[in-house]
Amino acid sequence: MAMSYDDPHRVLLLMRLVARAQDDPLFLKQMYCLAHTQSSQDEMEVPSMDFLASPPRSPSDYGTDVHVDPSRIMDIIMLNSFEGEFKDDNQESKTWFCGLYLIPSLINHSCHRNASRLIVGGTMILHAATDIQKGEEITITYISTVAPLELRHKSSLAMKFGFKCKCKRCIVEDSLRHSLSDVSEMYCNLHDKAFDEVRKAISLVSHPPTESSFSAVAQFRSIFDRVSSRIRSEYGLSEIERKWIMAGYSSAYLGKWLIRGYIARFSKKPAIWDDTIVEVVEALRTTIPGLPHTLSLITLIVAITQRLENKHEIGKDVFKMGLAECSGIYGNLRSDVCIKLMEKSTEVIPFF
Ligand SMILES: C[S@@+](CC[C@H](N)C(=O)[O-])C[C@H]1O[C@@H](n2cnc3c(N)ncnc32)[C@H](O)[C@@H]1O
Repeated sequence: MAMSYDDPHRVLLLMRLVARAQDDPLFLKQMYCLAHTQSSQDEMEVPSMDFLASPPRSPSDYGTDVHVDPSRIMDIIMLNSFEGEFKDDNQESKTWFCGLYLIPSLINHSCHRNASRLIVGGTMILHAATDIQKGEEITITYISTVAPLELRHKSSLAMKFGFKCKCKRCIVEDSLRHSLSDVSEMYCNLHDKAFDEVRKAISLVSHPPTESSFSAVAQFRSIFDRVSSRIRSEYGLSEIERKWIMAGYSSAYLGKWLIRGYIARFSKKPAIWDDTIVEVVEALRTTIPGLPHTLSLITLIVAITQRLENKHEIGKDVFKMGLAECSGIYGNLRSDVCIKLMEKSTEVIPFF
């Protein structure tokens, strides 16, 4: 299992947690409620919810039978910690963080999540990314789920968490494994190469390359066309299931879309348009609601449609999607705030 126990951020977190646990037996007991062995959800013991009890109990109620075990705490970190990057206040440098958040650690992963999370200082804010029915399980994503099943399982979930995801989306994609096996293999093989080409193009700001220099991106794009035509002819798939699959392969489509836009921008050609982009955005919104990446795309579409006379109506509809997406990401419903956030969101795609 490729799990890095010697990652310096995790080691630092381990030292902090051990120190806190030595001083605070209640915290230790709470932390020991979290998963620490790699097993599938079905094999897991349901954890005690004692630590959610109100009013809070005193540490003596928890007994003295628990001992600080650094190796168990490291296993807890491996399965439950959240990691990421945040920008400093001056927005110039990025800092990597790794933290343990007790209650969010009890939330399972789904490749079709319904909640998103935002970390502000030492606090994690969890909010609904879409409408959630009473009694419905709240889920988040542990990994990027803008990828087909094979890539999600091979590269991230199994490697980092050691379980095979059994969410609704994975079950549907698993049932199509045979009919999509050639394209998913091609996707896994081309993924890094195509991303490198896009990254390289973005760094060549003063001298943008031509479309012909993106051979991997072009092959990657053909995967999306093949998948789209196969899922159209696959009877028995519901609308939402088609969107799940399309969202998984969406990077194969987006690479070329972005490169075309990039070249058009530098050569001062008229803005490009391709109707499929709206379908791709809808697929992403349905499958992974509250995804900042989708917000950037929406903002780009709005910007492009503003430069195209006959596409204004599309721009307005997509703009409404952007406002909805903002509330799913940031939990803020004020449209003036959302507009500012949408404008900022294109920073992840620097050339627009
Ligand atoms: C952070 S914990 C989540 C809470 C955990 N289910 C519990 O009861 O404590 C992560 C572990 O939950 C299980 N898990 C989470 N999402 C899953 C999913 N979609 N399919 C199967 N197992 C899952 C795996 O065992 C994983 O290592």
